[in-house]
Amino acid sequence: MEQPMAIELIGTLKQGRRKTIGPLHLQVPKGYIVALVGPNGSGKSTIMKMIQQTLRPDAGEIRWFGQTISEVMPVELRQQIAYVPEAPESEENHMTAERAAEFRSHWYPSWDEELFEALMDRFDVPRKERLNRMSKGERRKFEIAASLAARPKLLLLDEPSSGLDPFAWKGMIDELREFMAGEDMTILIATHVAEEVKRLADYIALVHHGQVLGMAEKDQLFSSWKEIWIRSGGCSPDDLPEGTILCVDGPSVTKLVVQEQHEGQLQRSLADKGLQVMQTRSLELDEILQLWIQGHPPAKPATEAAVV
Ligand SMILES: Nc1ncnc2c1ncn2[C@@H]1O[C@H](COP(=O)(O)OP(=O)(O)OP(=O)(O)O)[C@@H](O)[C@H]1O
Repeated sequence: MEQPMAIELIGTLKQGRRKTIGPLHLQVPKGYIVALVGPNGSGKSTIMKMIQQTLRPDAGEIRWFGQTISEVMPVELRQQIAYVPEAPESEENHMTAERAAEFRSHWYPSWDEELFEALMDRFDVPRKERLNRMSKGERRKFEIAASLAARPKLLLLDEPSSGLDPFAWKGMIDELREFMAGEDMTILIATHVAEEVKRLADYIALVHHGQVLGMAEKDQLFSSWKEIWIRSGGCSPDDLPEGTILCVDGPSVTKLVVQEQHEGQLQRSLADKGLQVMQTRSLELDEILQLWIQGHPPAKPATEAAVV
């Protein structure tokens, strides 16, 4: 059976003055957390805004839960989506947290006041403070609490941890995991925080220069490459086995980076040459993304659930 999608971008394009974002192709499977990662200015926020319809694409298509919309998004659909933008919207600036929550409770039929109160307590957000007088972190915590209390089917989070202290950050991670325990919840999160990706994401989509380069399942992504250190001078870039893409010769060690499925082959080839492996490690997220941007995507799994 085909996997249902919460969001589909099909050749979606926004033409800016300086940059074009798109044509974008992305599928966000229902019931999962997809992390949008990529360098500054690559288009992550623009993707979020187009999904939220605060920004209209100039070309292409967006499908929300399989639905295409020709004009304005119907209220019933909008009420299923909550959005925490990178910078808070100004309309509620002069409201207290309490008043803004009341305003939102009328908008979202599934608003959960009990959850909102519990989150405000947990995050220690002042209820009677006007939103524009709150600290950056307090405002962020209010936005996260209110977005979760709306109990949306789709939650769009644009760099949600920006400004959060480590306790609030941990609280947010716990709450988002709790949120996902519900049925059919989907989160699209734009983030630069590797730990957030590790703890939350099911899939990771890489955005670069206004394109989605691809999407990979998290565990598969994190185990896609291995770095192997051997003593210098022991290998030449010309005789490296398949899947070995780098050979950095330092004064005393040579680092090889190899696709996980070819690691055994590389190890055997090194052993045949009498070369001893000094150290092996998995690559960090930033290193994996850098390789991907350089044209070395993670290897695809034998069976793909939802990869672009
Ligand atoms: N309304 C718009 N129409 C067209 N282009 C826009 C619009 N808003 C922003 N852009 C451009 O799109 C590019 C991508 O910006 P965007 O904010 O989406 O990047 P980002 O990946 O979220 O970056 P960051 O990681 O720094 O938050 C920028 O060069 C920006 O100038």
